[in-house]
Amino acid sequence: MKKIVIAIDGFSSCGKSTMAKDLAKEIGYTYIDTGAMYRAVTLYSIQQGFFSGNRLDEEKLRTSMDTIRITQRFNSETGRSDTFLNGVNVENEIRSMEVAGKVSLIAALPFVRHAMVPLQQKMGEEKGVVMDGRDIGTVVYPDAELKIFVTASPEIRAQRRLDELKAKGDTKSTFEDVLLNVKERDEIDSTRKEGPLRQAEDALVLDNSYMTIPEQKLWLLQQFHNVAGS
Ligand SMILES: Nc1ncnc2c1ncn2[C@@H]1O[C@H](COP(=O)(O)OP(=O)(O)O)[C@@H](O)[C@H]1O
Ligand SMILES: Nc1ccn([C@@H]2O[C@H](COP(=O)(O)OP(=O)(O)O)[C@@H](O)[C@H]2O)c(=O)n1
Repeated sequence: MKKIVIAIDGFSSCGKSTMAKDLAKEIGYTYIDTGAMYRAVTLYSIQQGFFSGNRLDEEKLRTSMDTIRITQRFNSETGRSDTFLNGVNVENEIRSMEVAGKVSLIAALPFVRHAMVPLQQKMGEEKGVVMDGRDIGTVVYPDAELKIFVTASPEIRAQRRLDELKAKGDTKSTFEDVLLNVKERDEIDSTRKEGPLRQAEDALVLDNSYMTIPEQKLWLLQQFHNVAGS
């Protein structure tokens, strides 16, 4: 069967990576988490002291871009890909609320996107990839054979993300904190000039507000077979 590129874009915390990972596993494709790359650049900026509060010293980041190496490696114990920043596994740290609170500022910088997009294009050059993010179907792979745009209500998304944070041991974050972050990121991601979050004209829209994880997995698998054949 001919391999294709599957682009999954949409709002924050709606289940993109869950469905992308499930599909990749089912069909033997590689899953690529582009959000993790922007999160890793954000973590690097925090570690290097480029932030003072929410103010970033852009020049310091710009001149350091060449020293940031981001890789994703499959972890057979968890069955997921882990993200490495300059050789160090940062999978847990990049999911923190501190990173979530700053990542959209970093991802809006054109020089950051100009560094990440070619890497993402290279990762998918052999096809056989499921890639999730904000601009995959519009900028990274405008010719992707299957494009999905996922959405759900902000409250449902915030609750899903809060449950995940709690399960990982975060006892501090509240529903209000997470809801505010989800809404703020959607606003920054949708209104930036470079690679804004928007639905590609040829994307299929999925509102999974009232869908279970197995239901959305089945729906996506059906869309894949419709395009790639059985
Ligand atoms: N249909 C669903 N119903 C309930 N929870 C879901 C659903 N899809 C995903 N989740 C959960 O929501 C959280 C956010 O999902 P995730 O895939 O990380 O979203 P995104 O990649 O869009 O940010 C995860 O904890 C995931 O297990
Ligand atoms: N292709 C992408 C992927 C993520 N991002 C940015 O990275 C942030 C984190 O992405 P993510 O996919 O990990 O976010 P969640 O939806 O998982 O919370 C987003 O809020 C965007 O600011 C982006 O700009 N472009």
